Amino acid sequence: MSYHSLSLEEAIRYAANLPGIFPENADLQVREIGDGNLNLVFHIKDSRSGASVIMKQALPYAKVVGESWPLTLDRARIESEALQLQESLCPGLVPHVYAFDQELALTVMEDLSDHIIMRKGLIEGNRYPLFAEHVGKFMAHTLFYTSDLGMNQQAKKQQVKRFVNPELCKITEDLIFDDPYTDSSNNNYNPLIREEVEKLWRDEELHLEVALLRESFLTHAEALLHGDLHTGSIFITPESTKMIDPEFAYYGPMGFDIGAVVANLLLNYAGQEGWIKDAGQRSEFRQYLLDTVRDVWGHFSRNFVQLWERDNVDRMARTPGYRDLYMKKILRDTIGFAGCKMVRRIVGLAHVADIDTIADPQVRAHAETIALNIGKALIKLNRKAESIEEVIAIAEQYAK
Ligand SMILES: Nc1ncnc2c1ncn2[C@@H]1O[C@H](COP(=O)(O)OP(=O)(O)O)[C@@H](O)[C@H]1O
Ligand SMILES: CSC[C@H]1O[C@H](OP(=O)(O)O)[C@H](O)[C@@H]1O
Repeated sequence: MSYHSLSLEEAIRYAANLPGIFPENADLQVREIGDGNLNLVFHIKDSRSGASVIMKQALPYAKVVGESWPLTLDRARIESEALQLQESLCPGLVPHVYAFDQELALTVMEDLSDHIIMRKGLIEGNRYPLFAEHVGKFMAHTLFYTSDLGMNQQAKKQQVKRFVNPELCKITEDLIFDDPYTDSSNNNYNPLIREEVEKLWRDEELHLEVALLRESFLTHAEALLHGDLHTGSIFITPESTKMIDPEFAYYGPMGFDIGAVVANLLLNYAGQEGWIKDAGQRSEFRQYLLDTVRDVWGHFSRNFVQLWERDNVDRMARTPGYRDLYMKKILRDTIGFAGCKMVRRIVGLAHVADIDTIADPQVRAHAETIALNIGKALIKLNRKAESIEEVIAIAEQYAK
């Protein structure tokens, strides 16, 4: 079938013909449930057996903007190949891919509707005691085993080729590392924080750090990243965590993924201004979020060091002192990228519900200012950082 976006009826017909998923007498029901910025997502369920699948189809443009923003369909291939590779490295932490149709840019995958999108869960005030362990393991395994430390270096170069993703990287380069720092027409911010935004545009010390982080994003092919690991790309329950939506996957600096997780926990932290009215309860939930930031780094770094000791393929990487310097660099990148990812969600095109759905514009402006201040401070800290505790101290300082 040549490419066109599927209608609901076509999605049902397509699903009915998938081998080994639905019984012959299936009574298939379909809903389009895509709430992201880019793609169609069909949920298809057999009302008789209860069996279900997700079919995700890329559109040839960015859904959030419309047909005026064309976008490659190859991102669907990248997403399905990244999911399959991640599953081989981290079974149980991503949805299983049943099939991929290159012509239709369509991935058929495991239905995770018994999970909740983590961003929604955090806004509802839920806690996820296993999250840090799961995401820390996911990042350590996917980043280590796709890097020059954990795989043959010639094979890695071939893998870099498979995951060249220029159009999606360009979105990141513009929306995260450029637009927020100038008066760009792509920007989108609450008029009540205009003064803060103008300060950001004038802050040359900050711009220098962002330029260095951008350079790292552009040039450091360290490992295969998820590329957009925010809490809207994580399905969760108290027992289970699944990373979805790696269409921004490419070879880049490891700290970009870890920074995305940290940033999105801190965006929720800032957003609590609008969610929990009782000061004591708010500070308790915020403490939980900061503990989670600490634990995410802790689980990631412990897992990564363990893999380094056990499965390193590079003789030179056993040089005394090298591992500690490498870990410090990942920490510093994590902090810098976390800052950039916070700033972009306040000033740039695409925002987050943790803050945007705060109804009162004054309270929202307060939450936005907290997020912006934390983001700026993290960017300025990045190259000097020694410990994740400095991130926690900055978050506490600006939420007072
Ligand atoms: N495997 C899945 N199981 C259940 N729901 C899913 C699954 N994948 C995506 N969804 C739903 O579709 C929404 C959009 O999916 P996502 O992959 O984030 O799309 P986009 O790339 O457009 O952001 C998710 O927020 C979730 O509600
Ligand atoms: C024009 S794309 C904006 C934004 O959307 C992506 O997120 P998602 O697909 O998860 O909704 C990504 O973060 C992009 O930067």
